[in-house]
Amino acid sequence: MRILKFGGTSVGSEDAIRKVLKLISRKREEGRIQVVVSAFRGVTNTLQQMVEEASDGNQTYRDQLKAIEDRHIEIVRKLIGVKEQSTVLTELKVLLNELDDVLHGVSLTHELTARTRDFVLGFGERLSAYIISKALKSSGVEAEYVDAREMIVTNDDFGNARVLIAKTYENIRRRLGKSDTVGVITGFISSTENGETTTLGRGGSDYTASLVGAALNAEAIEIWTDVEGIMTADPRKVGRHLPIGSLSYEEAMELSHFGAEVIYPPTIHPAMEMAIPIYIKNTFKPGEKGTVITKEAQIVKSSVKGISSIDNVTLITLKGSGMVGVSGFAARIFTALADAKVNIIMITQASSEHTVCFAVLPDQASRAMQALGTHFRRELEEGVIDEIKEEPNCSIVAAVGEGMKRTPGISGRFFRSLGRNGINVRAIAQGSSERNISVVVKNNDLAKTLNTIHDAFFLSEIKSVNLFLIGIGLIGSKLLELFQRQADLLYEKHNIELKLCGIANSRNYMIKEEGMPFTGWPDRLESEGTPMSLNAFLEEADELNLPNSLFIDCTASEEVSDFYPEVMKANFSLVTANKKANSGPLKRYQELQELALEYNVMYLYETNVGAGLPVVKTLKEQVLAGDEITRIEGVLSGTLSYIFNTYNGEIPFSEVVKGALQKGYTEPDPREDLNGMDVARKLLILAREAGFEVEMSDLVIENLVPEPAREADSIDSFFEKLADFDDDFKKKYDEAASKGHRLCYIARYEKGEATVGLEEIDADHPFSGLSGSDNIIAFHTMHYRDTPLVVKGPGAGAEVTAGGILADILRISNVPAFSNKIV
Ligand SMILES: NC(=O)C1=CN([C@@H]2O[C@H](COP(=O)(O)OP(=O)(O)OC[C@H]3O[C@@H](n4cnc5c(N)ncnc54)[C@H](O)[C@@H]3O)[C@@H](O)[C@H]2O)C=CC1
Ligand SMILES: N[C@@H](CC=O)C(=O)O
Ligand code: NA
Repeated sequence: MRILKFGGTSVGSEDAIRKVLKLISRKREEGRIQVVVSAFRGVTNTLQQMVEEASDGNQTYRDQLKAIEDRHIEIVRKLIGVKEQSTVLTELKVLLNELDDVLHGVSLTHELTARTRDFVLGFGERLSAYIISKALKSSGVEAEYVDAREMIVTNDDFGNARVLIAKTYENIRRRLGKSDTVGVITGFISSTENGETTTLGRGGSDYTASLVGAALNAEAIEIWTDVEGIMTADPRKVGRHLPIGSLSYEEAMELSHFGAEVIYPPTIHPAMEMAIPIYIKNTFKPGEKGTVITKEAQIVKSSVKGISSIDNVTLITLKGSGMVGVSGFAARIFTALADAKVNIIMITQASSEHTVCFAVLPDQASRAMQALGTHFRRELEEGVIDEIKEEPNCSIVAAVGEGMKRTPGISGRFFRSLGRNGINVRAIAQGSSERNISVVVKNNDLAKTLNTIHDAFFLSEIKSVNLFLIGIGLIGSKLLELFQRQADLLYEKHNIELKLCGIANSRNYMIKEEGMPFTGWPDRLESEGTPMSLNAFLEEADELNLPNSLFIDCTASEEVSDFYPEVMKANFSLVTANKKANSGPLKRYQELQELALEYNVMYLYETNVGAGLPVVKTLKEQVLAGDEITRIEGVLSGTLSYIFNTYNGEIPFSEVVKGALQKGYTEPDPREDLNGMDVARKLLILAREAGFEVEMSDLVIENLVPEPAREADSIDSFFEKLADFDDDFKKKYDEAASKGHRLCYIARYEKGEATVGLEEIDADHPFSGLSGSDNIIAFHTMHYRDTPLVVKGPGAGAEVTAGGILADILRISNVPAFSNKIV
């Protein structure tokens, strides 16, 4: 025997009902079944409104009654054979007249008791079960209408009656135990021992199915609805929710306690007692697996099965040193609240016993405050309790899963993800069952918290990385191209969704929560953007409150790099190609490192030195691994490397510099390369990363820009002026060449001495074999004493730089390089 229950959406329209009829008929062929149905979609709500209107003496309920009548008649006409129609319509009319009479009575007396309300609300199921039983018959399935009021007996707590289990089971067994016929049972309704209609609470049809299943010791209870089972999170709040394959009874109860509209909570008990599995299935996609709720929890890899929330609670905190070590305090708090009929949803106490904190529903908060104020008046006066504080507009978010108790590190993952995303946790509780961890956060952090925790535990599923890009010149545009090229692969292979949520250049910016295409820039900014302001850009990005948000700086602007502290303080991780921040005052460099730690954000800048080459990363790893850097030496400029690798005294020197610009090696202003500043910045950054406290003023820098070209007011005029010195550069070149030497712009740091400048090197020098835009960086360290650790390769150009930036982004997004699994 299987029990099938169909909710309102499954019986919402002619089409849906046809699907239900087919499903029932197929299931019947497989074995004995009983069916429980809800009212047609929306009918119970309408009945509720009608009875309220009638009790106000408002006659509009009549129009609604007519609409209900028409809807049911239409379905009868469509689903029931012509021959049987008239009997069915007559019976329908009898029912509707009965309803009309009651409503008329209510409208005359203006009196609406809970008893009458239950009676009126019960008509929805009586109508639907009757019609469906006849439609089944009409389609050839042996079926009968079964009024649950004949079987389910309750106390007289109208509106939310308590079932008298023993008697109910006996009735169900007597009525249906031996039946071969498909009973179409009215969900939701029941009756008192005196035969008065009661209801089992909204969602009560699930409960009806479970009661029938338990009484008949069914092999399964199937709840057919319009979703593919229970989801890992509320689909309205978490876009990337997924169906949960299986849950234990306890997990399902825990999830529904925390507000998940999983299944009507009382449903679980009868099924659990008899160990009957409950299946949640989609009527419209019967082939989908759905969710099964059983005795044994299937442990999933993530250990967490689902995430749920109670969206609006008030947090009440009692604080006071006088509570420490005093027994019975908690008991007094609970008694005071119980007397005031306050329901405590969650409670935590610091182990110092200094504070007790609990969450209640907002409409019970003032009652709770009053009760505690009165009860503890003396303690408050005597200072035993310092204060009783209430904090409205909070939410509780809970992660639930049986496997949590066997898996260490779950709470670490939980809180790390919150910390990373700058979510402030107001209170924490872990159920002693270890089946759930709950936190209280402010309401405006709710969606972010749900998404963050969801991502942290269902990482094998899609994770969005929300990008805010500033600067779309040479490098920024290349990066966008790379996003476009890699997005599908990252999505398919690594479950990473790159989402461009913000974009800006020096003129305009745009922010869009749902993300924007990677192409069409900067034109789109020109036509649709808002005039750029860093403050506004950050403020709007921050308002979106998205998890996994990161800023990317592809400008060369100091104004932007000076803004990093604000970015980090708003909990954005930061990836930058811009060297200005790390090569500014040492204090700023240190401040940024500290802020990143304090705000739990990642700050990555691999492309600051050697573009995409793994220079910064290598150095950081050496230092972390306990190595000591003794000397740094290298060719750190792609531009200068290219120039001196290419220049052979034939093509004018200024033309070679132009070539470097055209190839995308230079800074936006190539003088920054030629004057040694770009190299100096890189050396400074490396020295700082190696642990040395160095300022730019400590460096000796050789400037290759001839004096008259330094102040040129445009790049064009700089090139014109530079051309005047082509001969001077040729002379330098020839002089070196005559000795079999070549020119090379070298950076060196050793024992506090830092120099960058042009040198003549001979053919044996390790730097003499460079070509193109090659950089070479040699780290002489305690571990690499005899031969240095060397990183070498093209160190400038849009492609390699964009690649380096994307690698940093992926590092922040936790994409490991050598696994297609996400850890
Ligand atoms: N070319 C290369 O091989 C490498 C370049 N880099 C760095 O990449 C960065 C970008 O270089 P390019 O793309 O060549 O520069 P670019 O001049 O082509 O583009 C700069 C972009 O930043 C925007 N911008 C400038 N100031 C801004 C402000 N205050 N607010 C908002 N946007 C602003 C501009 O509108 C433009 O979109 C530089 O810091 C450079 O040092 C780093 C490694 C290698
Ligand atoms: N202009 C720079 C680009 C990389 O940082 C260079 O030439 O190396
Ligand atoms: Na690099």
